[in-house]
Amino acid sequence: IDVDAIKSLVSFFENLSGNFSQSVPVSGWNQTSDPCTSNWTGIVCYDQTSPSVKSIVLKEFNLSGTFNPSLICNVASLATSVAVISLENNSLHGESFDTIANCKGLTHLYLSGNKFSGSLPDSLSQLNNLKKLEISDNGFSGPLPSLARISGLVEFVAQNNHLSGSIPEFDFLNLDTFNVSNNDFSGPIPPGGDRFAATSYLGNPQLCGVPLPVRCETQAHPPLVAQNASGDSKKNGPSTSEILMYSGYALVGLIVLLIVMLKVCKRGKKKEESIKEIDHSFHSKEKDASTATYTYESNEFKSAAMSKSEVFTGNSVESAPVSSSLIVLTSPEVNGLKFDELLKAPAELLGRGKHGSVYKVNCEEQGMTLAVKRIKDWSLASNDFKIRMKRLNNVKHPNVLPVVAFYCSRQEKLLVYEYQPNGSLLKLLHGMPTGRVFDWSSRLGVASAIVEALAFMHAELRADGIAHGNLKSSNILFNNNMEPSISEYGLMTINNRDASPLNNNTFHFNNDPIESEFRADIHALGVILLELLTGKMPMVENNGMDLATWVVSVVKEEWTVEVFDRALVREGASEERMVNLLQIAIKCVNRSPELRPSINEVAVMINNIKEEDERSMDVSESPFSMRI
Ligand SMILES: Nc1ncnc2c1ncn2[C@@H]1O[C@H](COP(=O)(O)OP(=O)(O)OP(=O)(O)O)[C@@H](O)[C@H]1O
Repeated sequence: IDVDAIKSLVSFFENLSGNFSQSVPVSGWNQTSDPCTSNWTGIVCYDQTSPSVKSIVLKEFNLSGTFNPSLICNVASLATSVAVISLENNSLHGESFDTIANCKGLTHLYLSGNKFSGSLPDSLSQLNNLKKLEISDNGFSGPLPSLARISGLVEFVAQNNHLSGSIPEFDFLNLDTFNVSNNDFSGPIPPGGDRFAATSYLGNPQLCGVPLPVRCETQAHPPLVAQNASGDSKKNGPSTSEILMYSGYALVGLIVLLIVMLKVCKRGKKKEESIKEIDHSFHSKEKDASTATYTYESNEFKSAAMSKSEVFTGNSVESAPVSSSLIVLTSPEVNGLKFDELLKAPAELLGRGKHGSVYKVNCEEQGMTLAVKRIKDWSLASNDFKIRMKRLNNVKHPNVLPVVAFYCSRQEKLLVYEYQPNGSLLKLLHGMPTGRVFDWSSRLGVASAIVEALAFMHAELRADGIAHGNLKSSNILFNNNMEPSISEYGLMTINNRDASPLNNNTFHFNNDPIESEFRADIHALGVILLELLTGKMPMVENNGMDLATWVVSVVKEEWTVEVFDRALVREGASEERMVNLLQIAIKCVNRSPELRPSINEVAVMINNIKEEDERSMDVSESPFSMRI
């Protein structure tokens, strides 16, 4: 790191800590060391061989000085490299940070829980790469800049400030998290804002519109004084016309209140009567589960009946013909199963993913346990959806979980799978009951099975341009015999894909979006191989880095053995073969898609390792055995 950048970083820290007026428990942050190679507290660098600062994370350090972004953003090398500034929960102050706009590489800015005041600079809206902006619990005031210009913004939280004016139009469809509650915003909630629950807006007395219970007046209030020709209405009390107008308002208010109460009562009644009920707030509840009044996470023991009503009570179901059949693809057992029979069967939430929720449904009549995924915001039109389902149904591999049936109306799309009783690879690796061992040869067996299956699917579906699109360890499921299969192949179109930082591996390949998707599958496969080798989660605790970046940085430092799961090392798994698998994984997660190996190359390399492994071990041991 160049000397100027180090000097600036040290001044930046001096400002934060009030010129060292308080002692902060940090190491580094002096001009005689290097932030990347000397491990300064809170600094994360991209790559230790050509270092540049990626993140500055100094949250909860009791810092009470000032935040002066110019010391970072006016230094060219830092302005382009710094992606994360995280200073939340200190006592920092500062009024103007216009220069933040020069930090073009910024993706995450966390300033919540400080004592900032003044207005937010307009230049914030020039941070084109910003994904998350958290400024809640401060004293910010004035209007919001037009953040809708930032197309990749997925999170904006600004509750508990004194922000005022109208809420500007946001690209609400793109936002996952949004909260402006407890401010002084006024006027109507902009279109699309009802994607979020009322809790995102409460505490702004002059705000109106859905989802708040306060309706917006369509006409502006007539100026009260002008109503009175003599102009002395204030002194002499209200005139007759004012009294009439006030009574009018009161009457309208009363009627609105009555209508709302009536609706609430009706809704409660209907819910009891039938599970085929409309729940207008369903989508926002699912969207904002953390603030919803009831969620499965917070109420594990909710009855099965409640489960059903939550699964199938979207507006959509009302208009769907309740007795219509599912389109059955593969399993003759589910033939004839009706949509309403699915409704009646006991259901239990298995989990919520980015693209919808999955429920375990017991169909007694068919004697089957199914997993039903209710897809949210599917971007394919119904017809294309059906065509794709039928195409996928023609391509079978024993290690790819088929969709046994699906339901598709304009508003509702359900995918039905056989329930896989042994959970996912994610759970197996990261949620193992103590005492159980997921040993090396089992892991190699899983790797080999999924690579073979993926190679087969890629070969069959390349001409159709259908890659997996959402490969990850939670989509590798185990059946009764602990055989793994890939779930959800081809069901996430490009538009449905996750826009998280983890997916920055999808850089377009030669401007060919379809080839990019196939190459993204290779990256995703590499991450799964890394999970198998390290036992770590894909977005891990490693200094905020994702797994691939962390492994690559550790290996570059020649501490390769450090990356392996301790359980594998303890078991005495061959270091040579683990290193070989690691090298394959690292090739797969190469940031340049064109440098990643093809799926067939990966399959050959992994099979070689597997063959070597089998030669060296007792042949009687089953490759998927789980030792207790
Ligand atoms: N057929 C199945 N049998 C058993 N469990 C399943 C089945 N399908 C999905 N699950 C489990 O249900 C949970 C939710 O699945 P889901 O696919 O919605 O989550 P995800 O993979 O994390 O996210 P997404 O696929 O939406 O990006 C996961 O724990 C998954 O392993």
